Amino acid sequence: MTNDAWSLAKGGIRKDIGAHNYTTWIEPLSFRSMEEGTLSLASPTEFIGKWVMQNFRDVILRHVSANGDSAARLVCSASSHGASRSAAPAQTRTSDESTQRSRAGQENTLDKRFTFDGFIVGKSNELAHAAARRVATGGPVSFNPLFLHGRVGLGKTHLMQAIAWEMQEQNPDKRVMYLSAEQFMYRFVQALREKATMDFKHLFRTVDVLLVDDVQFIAGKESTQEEFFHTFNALVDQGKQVVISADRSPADISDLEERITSRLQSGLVVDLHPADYELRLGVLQHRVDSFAAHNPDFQLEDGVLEFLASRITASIRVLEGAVMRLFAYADLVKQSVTMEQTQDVLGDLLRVSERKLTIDEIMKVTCEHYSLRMSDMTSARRSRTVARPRQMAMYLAKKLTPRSYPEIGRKFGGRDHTTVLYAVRKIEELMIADDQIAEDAQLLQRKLES
Ligand SMILES: Nc1ncnc2c1ncn2[C@@H]1O[C@H](COP(=O)(O)OP(=O)(O)OP(=O)(O)O)[C@@H](O)[C@H]1O
Repeated sequence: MTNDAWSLAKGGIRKDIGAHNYTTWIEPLSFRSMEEGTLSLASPTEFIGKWVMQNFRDVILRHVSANGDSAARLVCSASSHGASRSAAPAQTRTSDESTQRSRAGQENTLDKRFTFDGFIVGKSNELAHAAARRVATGGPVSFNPLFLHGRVGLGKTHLMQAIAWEMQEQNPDKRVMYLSAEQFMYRFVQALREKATMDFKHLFRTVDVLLVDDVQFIAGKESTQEEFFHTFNALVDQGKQVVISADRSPADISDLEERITSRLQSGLVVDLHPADYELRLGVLQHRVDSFAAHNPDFQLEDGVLEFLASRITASIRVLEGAVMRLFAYADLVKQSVTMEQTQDVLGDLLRVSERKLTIDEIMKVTCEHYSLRMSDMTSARRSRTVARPRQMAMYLAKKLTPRSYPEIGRKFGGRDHTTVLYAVRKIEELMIADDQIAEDAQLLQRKLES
């Protein structure tokens, strides 16, 4: 393989992981060598190298192999290390960190980061967390299966793997198997091809705990569904714990046979809701603390985390991607990261996440909060009980929408832009001097952004 072949592979990687991830993580890498199935890449820092190994190893190897080079292993470490010296430690580290051999003789791909310790609990996931904890104790099976569902990137895989880690730690004799529904299907198809279905059945029906991630994948795949159903029944009938996850509830997975849907519903079905502001902030804080523990010079300007938690609401995965990008930046520039730099580094993500909040919505929520009528926002009344909330709404409109001072003025009953400017300054001043105003502003902002 040559540098040109690496450039070719990069095109495919970019398509798969998206432009943002590509620019942050792949673009800074350079080709070092390709020897005996090991692709060696140089990264500008250890942090970037490690993150690439953890998150993009498979996609890199797949694209390099698709272009004719058979790449089985990846080494990605900081440029200052010699390729041959760094090869061994990086590979050892990866296999130590993210994979392990289970007692069932299967190679489980459990991510070391996905433990209960690293899982932040909030209102939106507390029930799922409690159920997962209960299952992980390995006591008498009280609900079977445990079915976790929720939209992408909200922690289903994390919780499933946390159960698997905990069970293996607490009960080393139990045979715990975690895999995705897709892997289940590939193994089944492979067993069919190799005429080894008896081995397949034996392997899956003798585990003590089976965790199958993303089960919606097998919808519509008839023979895999059939096999899954038999495996599932055999385990449940023996009183063995089964844990399933999907991006929807069992009833919402179309193309799933009725009898499977009803069995999936027969245990405990728990929903992971989108993360609220506090949970998003908690996850960010946790990530920052872990990063800072290894990078004592790392500093973030006050308010950056709160800003990210309020602006990036899509999923915890997107939030995590954003903060990791900040770390990569901090690691390169070796200085504390300011709010301005954050907006610069994460500009594309922030633009995508921008909610189209309207001034009308801001007026409405402000009126509800202060028990006023919408007409008070545009009226000429100047009494403080009306004027202050109106100023608050103007302040929020300036802060949370891209509207200019004159545009905001027009919406508030045709007022001059200097009136809006005055209102914004006034509220900013009061927020320092008056706790009640500061509290109102925060509460309203949260309400509008949730
Ligand atoms: N409550 C949480 N605390 C800490 N990290 C979390 C939490 N929820 C999610 N994450 C992190 O967000 C990322 C995405 O989570 P995960 O892969 O578990 O999502 P998922 O729901 O399985 O998504 P998908 O449906 O796409 O597979 C992971 O890195 C995970 O560690």
